[in-house]
Amino acid sequence: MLASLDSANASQAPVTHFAAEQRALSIEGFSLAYAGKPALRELTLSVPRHRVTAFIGPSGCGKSTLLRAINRLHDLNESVEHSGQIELEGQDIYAPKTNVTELRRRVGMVFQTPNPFPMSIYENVAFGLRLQHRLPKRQRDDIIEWALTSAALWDEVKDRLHRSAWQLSGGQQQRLVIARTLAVQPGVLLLDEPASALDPISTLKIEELIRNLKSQLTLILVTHNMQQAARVSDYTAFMHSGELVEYGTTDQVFTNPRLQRTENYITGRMT
Ligand SMILES: Nc1ncnc2c1ncn2[C@@H]1O[C@H](COP(=O)(O)OP(=O)(O)OP(=O)(O)O)[C@@H](O)[C@H]1O
Repeated sequence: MLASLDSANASQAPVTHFAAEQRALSIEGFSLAYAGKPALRELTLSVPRHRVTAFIGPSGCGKSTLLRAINRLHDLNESVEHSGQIELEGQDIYAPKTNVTELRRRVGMVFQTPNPFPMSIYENVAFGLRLQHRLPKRQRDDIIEWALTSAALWDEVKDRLHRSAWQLSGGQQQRLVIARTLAVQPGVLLLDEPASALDPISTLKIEELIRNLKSQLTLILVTHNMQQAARVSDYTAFMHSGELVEYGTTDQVFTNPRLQRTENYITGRMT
């Protein structure tokens, strides 16, 4: 059990940390500014392993900025300054000795718009694998089948693996991108509004996939869709103006929010 948050009660101060052995990610006093303008302010929370944690909050509150910070995607932006710590499995991801390529293998990221590469379905999934190892074809094929199966796409594409990925529907392309990410066996998957460009049926497939994937890895989902957060996540963090306002089990945050600001947001009175 994830006792620390599960047992949090409404009269206590919000609990934002899990026991050390339960944490995949630990964020400690993390702040980030673009050209001196703060986007994240002293965030402190931890994210439990093998659970889905949703980051919700109004547009501009810093959700995507936080995901990008976890993957060090701000590294090339010279206007960005940050302080505080983000630890992945106990290791500071901003430590000088961190291998950023290896970090991005361990922390996969999927964006709002599906972005398959202009190559075949097979080559899309093989892409990261080829960068990493020279695997015998048989072994590579097995991993590709496993990744496509894990992304709930294998049955739909197994007879056309060498066709262009761009021939797939938007929902299939997004599952292909997830398969491509899974192929290199990350421990954490960051999903930045992964279904917001998709039709309702494709959205439900992505949601089912997210629920199923937590047996394999830790997931963080950014979404504007409150029903989606309620349907798929175990924990929910509500952010506003770069701050963490409330964090708890999804059930608690949605049915018994501690703070009026959270309630206003989840009931649509604050956008
Ligand atoms: N590359 C950038 N350069 C400068 N400012 C940025 C940059 N990216 C984001 N910001 C600013 O940082 C703040 C947080 O933006 P961010 O995109 O993280 O919010 P968000 O919660 O993900 O929003 P949305 O839900 O609309 O995607 C906003 O004020 C935004 O304008």
